[in-house]
Amino acid sequence: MMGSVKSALTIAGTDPSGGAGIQADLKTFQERQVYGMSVITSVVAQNTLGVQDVKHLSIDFIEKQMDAVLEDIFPQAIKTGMIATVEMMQLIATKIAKTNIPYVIDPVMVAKSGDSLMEDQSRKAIRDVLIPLATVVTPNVPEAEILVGFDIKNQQDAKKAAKVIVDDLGAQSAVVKGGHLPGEAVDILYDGNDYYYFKNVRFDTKHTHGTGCTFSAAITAELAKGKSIKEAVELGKAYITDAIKFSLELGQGNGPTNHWGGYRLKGLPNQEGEIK
Ligand SMILES: Nc1ncnc2c1ncn2[C@@H]1O[C@H](COP(=O)(O)OP(=O)(O)OP(=O)(O)O)[C@@H](O)[C@H]1O
Ligand SMILES: Cc1ncc(CO)c(N)n1
Repeated sequence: MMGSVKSALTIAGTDPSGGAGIQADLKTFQERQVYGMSVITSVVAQNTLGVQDVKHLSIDFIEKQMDAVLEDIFPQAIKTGMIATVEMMQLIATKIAKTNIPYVIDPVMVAKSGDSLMEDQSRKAIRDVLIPLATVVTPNVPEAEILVGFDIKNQQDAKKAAKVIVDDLGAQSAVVKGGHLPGEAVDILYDGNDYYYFKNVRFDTKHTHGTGCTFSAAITAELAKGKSIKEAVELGKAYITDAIKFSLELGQGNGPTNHWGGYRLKGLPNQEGEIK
């Protein structure tokens, strides 16, 4: 007997180089022993160096993909990443509002390379249309600044931003990630009652392509398994920390995060790819 297989759905854009977006989400779901499914919003020509071009799928086709998944294999949790247009947000909000499962929003606005992944008018729409539906929102500092409308220079500001996202914008909880603040990598979770600090050393690496996607996908997988918000963020933070520690020097820019289950336990592969 298989027991109860848990599944999770990601609704996001693609990364053909495999480090961010849908590809990162599916790899992460698999690593966390959750069956992964995906709905593509935009096809993005990108790699470790940056974004070369973007093609949005039609609203009608995004709806067909969502119906195909939701009418057949119903997931235990959903996450959204890159949603470029207001119309896409409205469609996705309508569908998600009909579900009763944890929903994680990674409010993707700009890629690490600085390329925009969202139309300007969508910044307001994500706040008004999607965030009130969220179980967890996982902004980085620049995204949180746009959502709350003030500068975030330190942990005190990040804490305030998390509170605004919950109390004023209507999310159930928010994790403001500290990847862009100086010092240790500290993420601050607020769940409407308490604040929790998830702290780790900062690795001195440029290979951080897809960190945000991977982190929010790990949280989604844990929520699909029935973990609490606090436990899911705690496990997500441990997972992303390892995935940055073992990130790969692939490509000519910012290499991708990487986990590979037992990698940490078994050691690094040799030149033939064997793990000894
Ligand atoms: N150099 C680092 N060392 C350790 N942890 C890091 C480092 N950079 C980021 N993190 C952690 O990785 C997670 C993702 O944070 P980050 O702020 O980088 O996301 P992001 O900017 O949304 O990523 P991206 O847009 O590239 O997908 C957070 O838990 C953050 O604390
Ligand atoms: C499709 C996609 N989503 C998110 C990010 C954030 O890094 C990216 N680079 N590409």
